[in-house]
Amino acid sequence: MPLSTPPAPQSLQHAPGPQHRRPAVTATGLWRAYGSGEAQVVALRDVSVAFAAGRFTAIMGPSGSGKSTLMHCLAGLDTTDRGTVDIGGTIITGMGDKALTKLRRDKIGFIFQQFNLLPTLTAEENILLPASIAGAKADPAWISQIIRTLDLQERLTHKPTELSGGQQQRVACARALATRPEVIFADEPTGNLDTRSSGEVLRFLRKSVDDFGQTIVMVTHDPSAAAYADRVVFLADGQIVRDLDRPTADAVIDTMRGFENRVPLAGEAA
Ligand SMILES: Nc1ncnc2c1ncn2[C@@H]1O[C@H](COP(=O)(O)OP(=O)(O)OP(=O)(O)O)[C@@H](O)[C@H]1O
Repeated sequence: MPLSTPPAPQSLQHAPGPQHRRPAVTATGLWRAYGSGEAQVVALRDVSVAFAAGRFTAIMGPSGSGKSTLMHCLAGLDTTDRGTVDIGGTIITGMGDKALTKLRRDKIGFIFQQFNLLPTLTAEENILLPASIAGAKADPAWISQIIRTLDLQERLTHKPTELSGGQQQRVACARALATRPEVIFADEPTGNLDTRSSGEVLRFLRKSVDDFGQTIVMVTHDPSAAAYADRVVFLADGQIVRDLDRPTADAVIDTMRGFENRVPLAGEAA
């Protein structure tokens, strides 16, 4: 987790716009349990949530509340026990491995806490890799625009080990955006970055929503990072317990404090 993340500048906060945008991703009645019998852990309990196209949503919640499980189920990286996930009009739950791999390649961009760049490839090759695997020709004007926006022009021939953490994550952002995916899932994208690099990455994610219409769903522990989003969905004990529009870092902190003091409801795991 970064020491702190700079506050979202006023001009970069929150995409304006209607609440009735079409959903890019919809989860309906998701259940996911791990293990069985006494040792069973129910990670998701009947989660239904939609993520509107062209919006930036953060997912927050205490450790173990089900954030990663939800993101993995939404992205087709984990299976669900019950319920459906729809990405851009395609129901992905129940798809075979081959179809899922293709769908992830064509419709989803990923940004991970550990960057996950291929060490033997240059920054530019890493950025172009998803398009080339998909057998598509990346649009050169679009790629140049992303590279300029991320200020990576001077770094394109560098391998990941020759780049700072912040530069590596900017390359990962460019890679995620290169194919203009239906949705980008970002899992703690600033978790390994210092304050300055965190701000650069979050401002870019915000800009990609505002200027390029990108849809982003980001798991984070950091209230300052969540304040860059248009909306924060809070999980506790595998359920969505709050949904905050136009979040400020203070409102996010207050909401999180509420969960820490929350008394479990009857029948809920403590
Ligand atoms: N593969 C697994 N096998 C068994 N239990 C699991 C597995 N993955 C997750 N869990 C359990 O499911 C629950 C939800 O885990 P999950 O990783 O989704 O939470 P999280 O909110 O992302 O936590 P953190 O903030 O600590 O990363 C936890 O109790 C966790 O121990």
